[in-house]
Amino acid sequence: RIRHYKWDVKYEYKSPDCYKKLAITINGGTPGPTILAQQGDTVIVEVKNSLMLENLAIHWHGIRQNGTPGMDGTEGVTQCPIVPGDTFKYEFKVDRAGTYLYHAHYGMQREAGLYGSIRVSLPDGKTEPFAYDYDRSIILNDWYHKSTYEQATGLSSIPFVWVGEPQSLLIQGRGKFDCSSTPSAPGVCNASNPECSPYVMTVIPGKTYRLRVASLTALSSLSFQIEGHNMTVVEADGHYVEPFVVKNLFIYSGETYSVLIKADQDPSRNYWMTTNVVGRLPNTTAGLAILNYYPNHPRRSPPTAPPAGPIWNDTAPRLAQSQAIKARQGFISTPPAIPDRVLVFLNTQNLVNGYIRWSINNVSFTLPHTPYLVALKYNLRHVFNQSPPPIGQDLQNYDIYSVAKNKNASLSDGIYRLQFNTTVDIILQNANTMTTNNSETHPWHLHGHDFWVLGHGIGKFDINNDPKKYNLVNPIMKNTVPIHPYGWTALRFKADNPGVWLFHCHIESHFHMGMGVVFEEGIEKVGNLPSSIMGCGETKGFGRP
Ligand SMILES: O=C1O[C@H]([C@@H](O)CO)C(O)=C1O
Repeated sequence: RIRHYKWDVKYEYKSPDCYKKLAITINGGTPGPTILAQQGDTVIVEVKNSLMLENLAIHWHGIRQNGTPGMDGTEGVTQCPIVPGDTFKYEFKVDRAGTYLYHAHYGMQREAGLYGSIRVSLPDGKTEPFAYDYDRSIILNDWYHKSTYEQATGLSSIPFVWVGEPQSLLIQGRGKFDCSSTPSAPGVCNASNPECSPYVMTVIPGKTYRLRVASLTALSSLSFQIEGHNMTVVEADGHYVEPFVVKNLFIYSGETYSVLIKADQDPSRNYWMTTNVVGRLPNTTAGLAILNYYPNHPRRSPPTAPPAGPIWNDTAPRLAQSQAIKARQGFISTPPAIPDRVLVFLNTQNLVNGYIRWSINNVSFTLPHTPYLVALKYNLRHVFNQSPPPIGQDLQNYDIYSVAKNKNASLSDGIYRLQFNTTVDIILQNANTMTTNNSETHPWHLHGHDFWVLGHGIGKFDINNDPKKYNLVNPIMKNTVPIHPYGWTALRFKADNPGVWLFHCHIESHFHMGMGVVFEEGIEKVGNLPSSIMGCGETKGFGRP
C-alpha cells in the first residue's frame, strides 16, 4: 500500500505554552500530522517549503532507508536543502512495525516545532506479544522563546551565548509558561489562550492503554510520570522490550518507548501526567497534561499537587533504566560475537579558534556544502576532507574527570569509511566539559541502522575487561542511546546499509557545535540517486539527463 501525504510547511504565530512566537507548522499544526502506515507500506510525503526565507529538510527518524539512502532527509549528508518555494517528494518503505518520528534536519529548525510521529502497525494477521485495548501517542518536547536564528548565532559567536534552559516543557505540543514571570507586550503571553490548555488523554476505567511516548527535546533529558500509575515498558525505538515496570520513565531526545498503563485507580477523579528535566540543573517548570478518567470532565484539575520529579543529578536510576532495557524473549536478535573494527569516541567540549565546540577524539564536525552521498557517488573528492578523523583515542592517558589539559580541537568534515557488511563497535566515552566537575548527558542517534546496546557504565571504559561484560545474550536494538555523565556506552552494528549516515548527539545545540560523525558504507552499491536531492554546491548539473 501507498500512504500519500501532502504537507505545507510554514511559519505561523503559535502559543503552545501561552507565549506567542513564530513556530514552524505542517498543514497548520505543531506537532505535525501523525503518519500511520503498516509494515511494508511505501510512504510518500510531498513537502512544500513555504517558509519563504529558509531552507528545509525532513528526516524520518528510525526508518532505515534501506535502498533509499537519498531519502534520509539529512541536509548536507544525504541531500541538498529544499529551497523556499520548492516541493520535495520523499518516498521510502517502512519495513518494520514500531514507533518512529520525523523532524526537521536543517540547522536547528527542529526546535521551531517541525516534528511529529510515525506509527507503523504489524502486517495483517500478526499480533503484538502484549495485550492492550487502545493505542495512543504523545511527543514530549522542550520549548524556547528565542528563534533558532538567535540561538544558533549565539552558539557560533565570541563571546559564546549559551541557549540556556528551555522556557517550558511541552506534552504533545502543549505547555504552560508563567506569563506573570516576565513582563511582555500585551497579547504576547496569554494564560487563557486555548492553544496552551493542557493535553488531555481520556481513559475508560479498567482498560489498558499502550502509550507511545517519544522525546524530541532540543536539550533536556526528561523524566515522564503518570500520577498513581505504574508503566510497563514494552517497546523501545521499534523493538520489543522484555517488560519491566517503572514509576518514572527516563527519556532522552530521539528515543521512543511504548508503555502499558492500566486505568485501575480511583475513577472519580483525574490524574497528572508530568515531565521534569533531569541531568541538568532545572530552571523550567514541569510539563503537565491530564489523564482524564471518563466520564469526569476533561478539564477538571486533579485534586492533588503534581508529583515531584526525581532528583535531577542522581545518575544512578537513569543508568539503572538504561541497563534494564533488554530484548524481549522470542524476539531476540543476537549480535555477531566479535567486531571487525572498534572505534572509541571520546566526547569532549573544546575550543576551536576560541569558539566553544564539541568534539569526538578532538575533531569537531562541520557539514560540507555538497552532500556526502552525492559527492561520494560521483567521486567529487575535493568537496570534503579526504583524511578520516582519528579512529581512537588513548583513553589510558586521558583524565575524564578533569577539564582537558589542552582544550583546543580542530574542525573537520572528514568521514569514517566502513567496509561493507563488517561489524563495527563504537565505544562512546563521556568526559568532563570545560566547566570543573561537570559532565553532561548526550543522546546519540544513528541514521540508517539499529545498533545493539552492549553495555553502559560509569567511569573510564576498560578495553581489556569491560567487553567481557557485554550483553551478547539479549541486547536491545535501538537507534538512539544516551551516554550518562562521566559514563560510557558500547554499541555494535552491521555496516550493511549502502549509503552515508550521520551519527550525532541529538541535542540541537550540541550537533550545531560539532558533536557528530559520518559513516560511509557500500557506496558502490548505491543505485542511481534522485536528482531532487541535488542542485547545491558541486552537485549543480548532476542528475540531469
Ligand atoms: O554546550 C554547552 O555549553 C554550555 C556550557 O558548557 C558553556 O556555557 C552547556 O551547558 C552546554 O551543554
